[in-house]
Amino acid sequence: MLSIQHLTGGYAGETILKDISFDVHTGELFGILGPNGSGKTTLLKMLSGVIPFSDGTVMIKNKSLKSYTAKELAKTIAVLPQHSSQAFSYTVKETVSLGRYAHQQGWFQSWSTHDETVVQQAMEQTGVAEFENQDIQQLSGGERQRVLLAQALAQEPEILLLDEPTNHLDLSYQKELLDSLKGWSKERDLTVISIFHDLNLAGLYCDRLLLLEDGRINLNASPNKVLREERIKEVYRTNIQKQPHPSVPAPQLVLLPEIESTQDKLVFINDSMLEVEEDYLALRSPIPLRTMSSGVVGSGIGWHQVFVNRHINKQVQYHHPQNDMFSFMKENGFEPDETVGMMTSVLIENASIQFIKERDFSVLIVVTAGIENATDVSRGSEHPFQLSAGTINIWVFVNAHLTEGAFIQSMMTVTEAKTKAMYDLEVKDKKTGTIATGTPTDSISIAATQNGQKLDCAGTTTPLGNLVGKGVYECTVQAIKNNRTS
Ligand SMILES: Nc1ncnc2c1ncn2[C@@H]1O[C@H](COP(=O)(O)OP(=O)(O)OP(=O)(O)O)[C@@H](O)[C@H]1O
Repeated sequence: MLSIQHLTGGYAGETILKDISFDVHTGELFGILGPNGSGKTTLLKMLSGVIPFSDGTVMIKNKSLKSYTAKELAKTIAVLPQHSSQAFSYTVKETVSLGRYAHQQGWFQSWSTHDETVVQQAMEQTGVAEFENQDIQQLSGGERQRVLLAQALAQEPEILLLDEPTNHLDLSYQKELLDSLKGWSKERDLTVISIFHDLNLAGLYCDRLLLLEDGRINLNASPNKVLREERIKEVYRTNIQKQPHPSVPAPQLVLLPEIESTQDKLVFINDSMLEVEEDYLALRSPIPLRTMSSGVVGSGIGWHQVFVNRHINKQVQYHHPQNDMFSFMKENGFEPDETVGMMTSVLIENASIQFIKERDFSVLIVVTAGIENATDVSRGSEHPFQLSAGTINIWVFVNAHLTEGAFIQSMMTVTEAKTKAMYDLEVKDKKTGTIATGTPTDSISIAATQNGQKLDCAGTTTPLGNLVGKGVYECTVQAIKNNRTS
């Protein structure tokens, strides 16, 4: 659809764009990225014929941009500029109707039913039909942006050029606009070329990204290749981190603020912070902790500040443990969004607790162990699938900075230590008569302050693995004994 070769040019003798070459295919959603002043708007203006270029070629549908008449170009390309101020007072509908200019025929231009339909459709697609008779000057920035998008759509273009289209839009309109652009590009073969400052939105929606740096192409490739942590750090000269999007395979880049709180650095999680009540054991951390857990509530990877192990009556059947846990937490003032919540039929007084210090870091371990449903993992299929009380819950708090790998290894070390405790105490699977390795509803939470010593592994022979392995083993043995004798 577009072929740009060796494009070079700028303003009044100053060359801004240098030797830019790329192609954009029909129906593609093509994003242009780059730091402030890298030449994004200049490129868009050259593609739409607003400013001339000194060298190179721009071919649109195999025809040179320079040989298009203004009207021909307006039927092919519509532009939504970055800053658009309108000096005249027009209604919304009048403004959108201006988009039909290039389609009008003859000296005495006539307004056809097709023109009317296209204008109505464009207003509906952009959600501005409801204020079609209002003066555009009286609209908010976001509403005006949508009116101008409607005007661009009313042109019925084959190519849509957008300069930061989501600039004035709130979250829901950002999503709606980008969903629509994606839809139009796929269903109607509309070719969309858009400048983005929000790299995450660009990564989520674009088929391809062109990264500009000082007027040159740094890279023209798929979002996954362009949005690499090192490349973006270098081009934007800032500290960011790349992480996966939670539900789609798109990269997400997050800013890493430089502000460090010295107060946060003084936080050490220890056993004096535990609240031991008859119906729950809780720990409220003064700062959010990085957490990996398999609790009834707050499972997965996140940041949590409250940890609750709730005692439940084993006679009661909990058909919806999660809903029940939410109600319990609300009643007791634990905010579900901030909490890792577990359940146990074990009496809270039978919990086993250890605080262990190494030279540069420390861990707090808390275990409750109900073993009525003890199961041999290799013979799980001989058991019916049901969730019932009788669970080993293990909390490990680490006063150190763990990598994601260290969190996963901590999970493995905890599981092995728990299994070793079952083995040494000869806890049997009642159904199979073999030694059990755990229960079907065991939960683990690893939570770290992310301050101080950086620990990137937690395998069994590492310093962290040593503390976690021994501590979890001893606490599990003790918790099982406490529970057996009570
Ligand atoms: N009308 C103009 N006359 C002279 N120089 C200009 C003009 N417009 C832009 N420039 C210069 O061209 C360079 C590129 O500007 P451009 O607006 O294309 O960057 P951009 O990547 O779109 O930046 P931003 O992210 O800030 O919108 C800048 O150094 C800018 O100062």
